[in-house]
Amino acid sequence: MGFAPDITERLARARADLRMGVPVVLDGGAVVLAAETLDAARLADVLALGGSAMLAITGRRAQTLKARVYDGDIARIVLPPDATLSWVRAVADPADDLRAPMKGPLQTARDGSADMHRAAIVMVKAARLLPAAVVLLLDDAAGFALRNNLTIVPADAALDTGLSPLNPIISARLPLDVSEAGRLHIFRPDDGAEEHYAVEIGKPDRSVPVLSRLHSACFTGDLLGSLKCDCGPQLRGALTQMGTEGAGVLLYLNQEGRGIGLANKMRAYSLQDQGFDTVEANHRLGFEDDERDFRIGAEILKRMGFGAVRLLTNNPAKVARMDACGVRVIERVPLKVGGNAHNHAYLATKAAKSGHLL
Ligand SMILES: Nc1nc2c(ncn2[C@@H]2O[C@H](COP(=O)(O)OP(=O)(O)OP(=O)(O)O)[C@@H](O)[C@H]2O)c(=O)[nH]1
Ligand SMILES: [Zn+2]
Repeated sequence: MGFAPDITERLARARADLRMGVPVVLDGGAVVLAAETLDAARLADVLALGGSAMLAITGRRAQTLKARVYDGDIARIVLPPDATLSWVRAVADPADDLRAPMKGPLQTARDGSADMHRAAIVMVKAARLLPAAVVLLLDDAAGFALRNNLTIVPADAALDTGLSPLNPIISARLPLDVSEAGRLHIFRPDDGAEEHYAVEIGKPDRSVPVLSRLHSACFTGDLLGSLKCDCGPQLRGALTQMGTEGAGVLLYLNQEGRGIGLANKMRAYSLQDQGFDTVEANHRLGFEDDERDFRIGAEILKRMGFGAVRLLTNNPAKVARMDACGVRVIERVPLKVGGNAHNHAYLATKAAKSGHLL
């Protein structure tokens, strides 16, 4: 035992650093700066170091930019020696793609390993930033980190996709309008990431499948009454059904925007205003359609003693993911509420491209 932070804690620090624009060092041998929070002074510092700095982007973003992809899920775009901050931003952020389509020619690196660049993308995604990072390989990464007082993490730890333990913190009675027998449970992951919540209605019998909903946070729909999606009515509809049946469990998972964070979701909305649908918008930003980690929901259900559920959802992929994570879905209970003129196209896209059932 020592006072020094362990690897999980250093990774949490690294995410916070990246969000502030502070570089992070990978001890496999690279310095990483998030493209979104990069400033001109640090870009100049990186370029002054010489070497072959790259802008790591995802394969999805590279496809939009018509850049070649040699590393599968990611591409290493060579940073020109005279690269400006606005060039980095334009490659990373699709906001102005239509107004200024030509960023290139973009040169993609082909030789050498992409491990550091892949780890950088995983870290900036986990920090809920745009999935793009400036990466410069270093010979003496440990010395560089020490001299500059930077957080250093092993690249393979950044790439580790193991699920962090979720610890129950507190639960308390919470009378709700749908049921006076409500209870709110708070779960906190070990890795410093977002907390998640479980709303338990009544006293569900753990020996029979429980009526359950895995609700992904939607600030705009759940709180503001946005008409662009169906989340608010789904949240209230699920709770109402649990209240009527007298028992149920609703997980409120803080995976805003299907796991890309609220700022990126608003970037996606801005692209939708330019004519792209919800899936295309995610891809143009460099994300997959759905970046949520459903193991979190399954883990919380199991921790609460629920091994089998009747799942309120229109998304068959959610059913499959729960089954794969060891929570048996005995029945899919449709939750078709909240359709309106504004979200008609959104729901139709999810049905056509993401397999949702209308
Ligand atoms: N990235 C992105 N996220 C969105 C968009 N609209 C809503 N969301 C998020 O999508 C999540 C809800 O996912 P949905 O795809 O609507 O539904 P689902 O959870 O897969 O399926 P259901 O169980 O039937 O609701 C919430 O986290 C919302 O914040 C969008 O246009 N782009
Ligand atoms: Zn929503």
